[in-house]
Amino acid sequence: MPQKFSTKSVQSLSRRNDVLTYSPWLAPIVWNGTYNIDILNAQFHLRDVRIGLTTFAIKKYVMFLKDFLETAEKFFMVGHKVNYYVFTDRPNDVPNITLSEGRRVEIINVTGYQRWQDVTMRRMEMIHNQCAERFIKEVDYLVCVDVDMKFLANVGVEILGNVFGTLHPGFFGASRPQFTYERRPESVACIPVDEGDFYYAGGYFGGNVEEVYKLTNFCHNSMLKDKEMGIEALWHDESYLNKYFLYYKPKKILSPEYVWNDYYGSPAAVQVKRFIGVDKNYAEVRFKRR
Ligand SMILES: CC(=O)N[C@H]1[C@@H](OP(=O)(O)OP(=O)(O)OC[C@H]2O[C@@H](n3ccc(=O)[nH]c3=O)[C@H](O)[C@@H]2O)O[C@H](CO)[C@H](O)[C@@H]1O
Ligand SMILES: [Mn+2]
Repeated sequence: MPQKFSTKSVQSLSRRNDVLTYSPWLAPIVWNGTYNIDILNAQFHLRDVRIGLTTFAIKKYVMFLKDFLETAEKFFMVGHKVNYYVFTDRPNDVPNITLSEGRRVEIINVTGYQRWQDVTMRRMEMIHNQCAERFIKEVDYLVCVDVDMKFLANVGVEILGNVFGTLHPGFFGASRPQFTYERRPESVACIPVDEGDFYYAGGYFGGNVEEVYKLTNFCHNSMLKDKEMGIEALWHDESYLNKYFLYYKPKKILSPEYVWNDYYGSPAAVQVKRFIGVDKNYAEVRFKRR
């Protein structure tokens, strides 16, 4: 039997009236103050889950790993079992970080594509391949994120679910015509102006392994179809992800607390910045050689 534990009663939970907390298809939108982490932790501990955090550090992006991993140790799924999957072409540059018990870094050697657009898009293919190869045997859930980021506050099991996407920090208050979906009808990623629910960030999605397998398969194949036709979606993998979520709606949606960038300031709705973009010099990290 599980250990008895006491928590605040559900009636004492504060409500959020300033933001949308459910999508029209009844997927919860995870904002600070809408959940009780003690209840959730107890439930996930009962199932003894292991969570995979995938990230890519190709070429110069290895420079982001140290902060990324060190802050993840402080804030990501604290108290749970975690596998960090670092996809890289520079395994020798992966820093050695002291990890808490039950957590490990797994390096996955991959080749780095020359164009940064291919690096970001091909993540879908590589994650897809590893789902069948090892993720299905090693973890219950996957969280797939950018590496040029660091954790500033707790990110826990409240994010986990069948399949989830994250509201892009630049568009959570925007309306449909403002979303930067791919609009050209020739592209598989095209979303017509009268469709679309939210604008999701390319740098933060996940779910159970089976669902991530399906999602990454769709995004990768759509990219290949477009490539054959000589077209590349406006925002690369992010455009294909948005198309996927139009038809296969996420079961849980994370607020932009989970993928913030200070470029967008500090709106009142974002009470906690949990995972935030690190300033980077685009020309420096994307184009220059070592
Ligand atoms: C926070 C967020 O939603 N970011 C998305 C946004 O761009 P970003 O401008 O944040 O893209 P980015 O430069 O961070 O590239 C995405 C990721 O690809 C990896 N990488 C990229 C280049 C490279 O040389 N080496 C390398 O490892 C790395 O993990 C990086 O974090 O739009 C991109 C598509 O245009 C992706 O959808 C990103 O996920
Ligand atoms: Mn990024």
